Amino acid sequence: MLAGEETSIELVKRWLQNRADEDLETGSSGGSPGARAGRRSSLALTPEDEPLVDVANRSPPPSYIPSALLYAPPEPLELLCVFPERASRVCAAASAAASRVGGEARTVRGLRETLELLRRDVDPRLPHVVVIDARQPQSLDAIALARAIRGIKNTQHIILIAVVKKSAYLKDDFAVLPFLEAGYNRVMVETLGATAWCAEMLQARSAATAARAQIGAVAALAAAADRSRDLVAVTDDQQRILLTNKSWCRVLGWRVEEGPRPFTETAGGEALRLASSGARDWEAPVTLRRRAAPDPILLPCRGAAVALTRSTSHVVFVCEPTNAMDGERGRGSLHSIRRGSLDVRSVASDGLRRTSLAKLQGLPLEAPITKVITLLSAATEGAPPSTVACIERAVDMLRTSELYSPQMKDEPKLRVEDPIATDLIGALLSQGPTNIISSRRSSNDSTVVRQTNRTNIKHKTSGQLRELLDTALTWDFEIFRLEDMTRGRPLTHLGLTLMGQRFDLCGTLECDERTLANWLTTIETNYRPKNSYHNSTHAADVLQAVAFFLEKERLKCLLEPLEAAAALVAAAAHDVDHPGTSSAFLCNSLDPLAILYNDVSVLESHHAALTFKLTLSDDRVNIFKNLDREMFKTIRHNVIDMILATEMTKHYEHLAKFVNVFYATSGGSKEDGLQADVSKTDEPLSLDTTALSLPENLVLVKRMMIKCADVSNASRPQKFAFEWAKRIADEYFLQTDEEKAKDLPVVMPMFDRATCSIPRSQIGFIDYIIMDMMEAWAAFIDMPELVSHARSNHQRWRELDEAGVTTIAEVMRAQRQYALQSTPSNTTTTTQPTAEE
Ligand SMILES: Nc1ncnc2c1ncn2[C@@H]1O[C@@H]2COP(=O)(O)O[C@H]2[C@H]1O
Repeated sequence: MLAGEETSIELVKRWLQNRADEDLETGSSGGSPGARAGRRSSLALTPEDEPLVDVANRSPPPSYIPSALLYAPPEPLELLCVFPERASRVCAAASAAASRVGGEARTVRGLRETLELLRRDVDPRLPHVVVIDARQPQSLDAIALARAIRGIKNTQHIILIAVVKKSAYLKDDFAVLPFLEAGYNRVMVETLGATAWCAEMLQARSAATAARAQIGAVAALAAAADRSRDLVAVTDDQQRILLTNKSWCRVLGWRVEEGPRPFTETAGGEALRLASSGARDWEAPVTLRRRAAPDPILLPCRGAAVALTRSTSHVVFVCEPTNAMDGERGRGSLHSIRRGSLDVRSVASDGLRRTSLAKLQGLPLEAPITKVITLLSAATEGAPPSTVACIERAVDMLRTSELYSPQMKDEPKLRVEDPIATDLIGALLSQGPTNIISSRRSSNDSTVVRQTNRTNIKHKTSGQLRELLDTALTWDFEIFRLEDMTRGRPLTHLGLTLMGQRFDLCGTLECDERTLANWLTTIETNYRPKNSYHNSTHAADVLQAVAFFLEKERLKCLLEPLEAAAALVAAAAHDVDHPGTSSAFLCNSLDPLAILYNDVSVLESHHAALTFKLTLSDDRVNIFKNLDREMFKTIRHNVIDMILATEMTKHYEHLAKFVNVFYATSGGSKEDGLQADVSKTDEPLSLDTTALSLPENLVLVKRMMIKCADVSNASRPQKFAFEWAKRIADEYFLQTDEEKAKDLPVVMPMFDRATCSIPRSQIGFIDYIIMDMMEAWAAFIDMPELVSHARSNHQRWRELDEAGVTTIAEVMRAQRQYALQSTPSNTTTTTQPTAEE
């Protein structure tokens, strides 16, 4: 233990002390009667000398469910009959009985139809009762159908009734058990009797209501547990875990969907001993093992046994996390929002939370890097000189503040052999002014907010445009066709389709569609159409990529709707008002933006700031206006973080953090470093899924998502990748022209339209920026085409390079010929998107 660090045992003791003090001060009746009876006033306790809290089994509290919780709103009976025979009279009798008791009946004929109907998103009118014809196994396998129904989420409350043949039912060997085991609640003998069916429907309706009430109550309690900062676990009487809440999963590195497992695998200590001794209600420490960390943690735990009859059915464990664990969550994470609109740290909970400023001074504040350096330095003791030298070098590197700044490993080689790639990558990765700054200023006034004409915002689309937008979630989406068809307003149209319709942003942000349309138009108007690359088509392209990524299972499981909304907003606005020149150019020309942002993250800061300036400037545009303060704070934090993550000078920092957290290579530790990890194609990356359960790692995922979307052009099918390459080169050339004209330092001297080789610049871009990143991201979201497109584009650029092609015009010409050659003569040629010479 490091000096000044508070042990878990001390924390437990302090927690107990606090609770005891509180009770003394307030005469509080908090805690169970049993626990209060067992709590001691003297707390000079250690685990060694005596149990921390003795058993409180003297007057077991009754386990009861408040009757108000068992409420289910009355609903008219919804009956579903599954009868293969269309004109079944039994089915007609059941349906008639349903209407006689004030309900409605629908009939389907088979398994597929039934299952389709039961999926909530297809039909929100879930039936309360399903009557299934089990008389003709050759037409309908009633047992399989019941199992399939029970396999669908949220169907536990549906009452399933099997109708069987009278002759079969009366046989001696008729077995009810297989029906019950498959999920049926009742088995009924075929009948046409109206009275019998009415009685059955009334009983079924009451059973369905009771089931709905009970399951609703359980779901409400599970939701409450999920929103608690305490770690909650529920076991059965055999100490098998039945339920764990989100905090439990987060802290211990579990997946939410993990099935029953012995509690003792994870937990130990006094709390468990008390639980297994039959205690009803107790407070005692528990030790919990975390997946990602070797050392167990010791936490204060409150427990209770639940027994509706004489025997215990469930045991509840509620463990209180320490303040240090709160710190691990990171401030302002979306997770704090999921707990309601309160900051985690301010949620009222007794015990350790009462940290005052004075106490802060006594807290063991130490950066992890300091601990690492201390550990490494300790390792030098007695080590051979060569090891000492290595460690000292490592410590020297760790002491710098530039841990993630890229240092090209084979820079000299690159510089000699490929000056264009060196130019491009160097310019992308370096921050601030390039050279001695000229005193001239740019005449650009980049902070002008262009107002939009907010009439005519209806999202009316022509047939062709509609058809095109229907393909908005494909990786070969025709973005340039959209640009043409919308006359340079692709962002608004695509935004309404993806953000509005596909991702229901209006629902998540509680704004109306008009506000979203106004917002998109405003943002789009503030992109500069004169830029060949950084215009609203690029914004739409990045939005499309983010939406595509969000559809991947991995992200669907990880991100909440508010996080998805933040990502889409950030994507749409991430380059708003881009001047078409780089941050370095702005710094060199002493542009007002560079002055405003002190040469640091100039463009990205501007994009993020302007996004909020535009959004908040007018209620008709403000898509966030209905969010409460905490939600707004959170989405703002997320949007800003993602926009800032698009800054290329931080490229390797974001990539390295992502790879270090989520991947281990089979042949080495994660700490080997990024280049060593991801560039070795023969050493497969293995995803470390435990890291996914830690919410603080989510931010790395979100940054990586927008980064990959931002440069996804190189991982698109060839015709798109080439058009984007042409556009960015055009923009670079214009910057060089301007730098020369204004006698400014030239940021990328090789990007001169007369001499630059486009294929070489793209080869360098793919080699140094794209490949590693796309490999890591593609494996993460399971999207191999990101890598395959990048590889085949790389291959084609090499062919062009080897053929001596350099300028944009030559590239376009070669590509047209290539398209003609690879198209069979009797079919129509696919033209390049909007490529002009
Ligand atoms: N195909 C490409 N070739 C060269 N550079 C690119 C390409 N695509 C994106 N970039 C650069 O990568 C940068 C990512 O951030 P920006 O959009 O600000 O600016 C982008 C360009 O400077």
